[in-house]
Amino acid sequence: MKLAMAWVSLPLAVLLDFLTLRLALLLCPPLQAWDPLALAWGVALARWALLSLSAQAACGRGQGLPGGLRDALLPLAALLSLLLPSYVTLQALAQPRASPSELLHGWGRGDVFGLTYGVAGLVAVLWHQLFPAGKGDPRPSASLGRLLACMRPDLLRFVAIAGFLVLSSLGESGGPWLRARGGKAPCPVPCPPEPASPCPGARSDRNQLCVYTLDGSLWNRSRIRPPLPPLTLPRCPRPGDITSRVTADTDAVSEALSEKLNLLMWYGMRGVFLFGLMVQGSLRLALFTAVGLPLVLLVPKLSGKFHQSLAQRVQESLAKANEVAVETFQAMATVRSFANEEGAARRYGLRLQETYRLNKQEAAAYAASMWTNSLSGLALKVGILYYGGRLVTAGAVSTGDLVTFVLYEMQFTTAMEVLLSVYPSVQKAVGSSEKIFEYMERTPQISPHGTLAPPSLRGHLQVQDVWFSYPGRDDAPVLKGVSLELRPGEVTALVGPSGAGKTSLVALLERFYEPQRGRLLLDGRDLREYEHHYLHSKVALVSQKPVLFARSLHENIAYGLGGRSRQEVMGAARRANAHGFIARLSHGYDTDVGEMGGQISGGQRQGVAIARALLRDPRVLILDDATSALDTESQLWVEKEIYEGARAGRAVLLIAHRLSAVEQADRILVLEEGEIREQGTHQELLARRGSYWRLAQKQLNGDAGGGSDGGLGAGGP
Ligand SMILES: Nc1ncnc2c1ncn2[C@@H]1O[C@H](COP(=O)(O)OP(=O)(O)OP(=O)(O)O)[C@@H](O)[C@H]1O
Repeated sequence: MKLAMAWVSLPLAVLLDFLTLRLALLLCPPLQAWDPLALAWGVALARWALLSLSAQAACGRGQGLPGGLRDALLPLAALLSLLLPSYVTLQALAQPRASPSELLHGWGRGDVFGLTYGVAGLVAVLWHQLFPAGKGDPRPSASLGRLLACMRPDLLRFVAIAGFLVLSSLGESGGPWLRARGGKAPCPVPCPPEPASPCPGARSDRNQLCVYTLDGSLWNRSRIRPPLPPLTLPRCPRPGDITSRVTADTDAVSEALSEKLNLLMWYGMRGVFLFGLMVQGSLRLALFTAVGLPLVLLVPKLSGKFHQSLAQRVQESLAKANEVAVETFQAMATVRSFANEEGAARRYGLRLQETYRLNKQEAAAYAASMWTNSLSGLALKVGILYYGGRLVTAGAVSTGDLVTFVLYEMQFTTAMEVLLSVYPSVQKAVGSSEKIFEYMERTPQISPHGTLAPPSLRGHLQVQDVWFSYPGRDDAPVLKGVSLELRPGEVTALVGPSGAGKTSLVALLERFYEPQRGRLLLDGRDLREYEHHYLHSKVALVSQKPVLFARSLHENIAYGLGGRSRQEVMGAARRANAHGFIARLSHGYDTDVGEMGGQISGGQRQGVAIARALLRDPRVLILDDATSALDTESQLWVEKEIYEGARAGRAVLLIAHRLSAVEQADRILVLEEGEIREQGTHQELLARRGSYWRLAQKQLNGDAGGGSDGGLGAGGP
């Protein structure tokens, strides 16, 4: 109903507007004594008031009106009312002899009225297309302005460049002006554009400064390098996607803008000056050019839209192809062991074919976009020549003024052409930047804003009635009301079959995820309150599959701790029983471990990872099946270290499949299907003959849930 009212009130307002105009025309003869210009402006203000009120009323009622239309109504009201008197005033100024009443003559005619509305509507559509409203735009600020904002640190330099541009444009634009007055022009013919290269040889001295400044340092891709992904692991973009954004997309944006931005700035500035001179030469012709210009700009905007969306799809498809390549190279050994090289290549080939298909479409769209750009520019040129010729014939413009105007207009059109040819590239950059900004604007689900960093920490960890399910799997809780406690000075063991939820619990303790219910407390304070770096220096994790980085062993052990001395690193390695193998390497601690630590064995990787955790001297140490690949000697050594650390006041959570590794723990918790089923010491649990006992039985029979040796110590059943 409201919507219908709005749609009715709009035509009503148009009708009223027409009647106002007719009334003004009727009143013209009785008001002969009035200055026609004053009359025109008076009528215009009355129309403005009427249309604005109607627009307000329509917006107020019609919540259902399209957002773009609602935003456009008020500016349209101003445009419709002020367009004609402005034009008439300009004409009166340009031709003082013409009678304003003559100029006003056609006002109330139905066709002129309709034309005015048509042109105003077209301008509104153009405006909406060229400068879409920011508010309510669901896209993450995909605009050139947003990209330019990245250059804020270089604002001063930017201002200096703008100053040089002004001077340079002034100098260049003075040519025809000098020629028209018999002076010597610096350039005998209007200089052709240089869209291909920003600095092709000697003729480009004028903008070399800009090129240097923009290419060299002002546009620095590091400004838009996406940050590392927030710790919302499952919803993170996939690695291939991130890689594509960090490399391909930022490169595309950087290259397009560093190459094209200086052209945009140079020709933009030049266009402004030339247009000013054109207005000075012939207002009518300049207005004609101004009317034709939005049409010329709209065509590339519309054709560029399609091209932009295709460019985005190409980037996405490239990211998918990247993902396959990265995944395959990372798991090369697995691919080889299953002799699936052809399969992997085929998969990559399919993805690349998709990219190629989109690339071809993009190339066609680019060509179409360039073609339409050129055609629209040409149409404007022909129109101006035709209209200029008619004005000369009618004697409205002198031949000298026309010559000057045409010279300016040719340069102006050239500048516009260059701008239009550069526009698709900038659009492509904006398309790529959309993806980057979308990624950068992701808000981490795990708040990193804790500030608590007490000077001393006991390391008392409590898990209270925690419920957790992975994002997107709300109906399958992995932890169901888990409660446990890690006390300083104690080793708490957590055992259970595969998939019971042990690693998921560790992920919560490390704050990779937030539980849906329940609390995680460290020394009585919520984990969320702790400062990120502090928390991870006090709570150290050695995970099931420790990841090493492609750098030296020293750097891997001291990872995240800044400069640590060789002595400290060696001390930690000794405690993890890793020093022996490291010392035997020809480069010792300086040995590079290769990508993902691939150049050392699995057991050695675990040793290094344990050393890395021990170097932090954490108050809480979490070992998630972290010794499974160690040899027996190393295992015993590390176990000794773990228990010694606990006796010294550390809280230890020991997760293991091999029950022999947890026999000595102060407390053993059995986790099954996300619930703590039993807890007690090894002896107590065996005596209870429950879940733990069954696990032990399975291991004895060699049917361990992921365990390897299944050994039970002296206390076994
Ligand atoms: N990132 C994830 N997204 C969704 N579900 C997951 C994810 N990681 C684990 N799961 C699921 O959560 C459940 C518990 O997995 P979890 O890794 O915690 O088990 P676990 O007890 O550590 O097993 P294991 O002893 O084999 O390491 C499993 O059913 C698993 O499929």
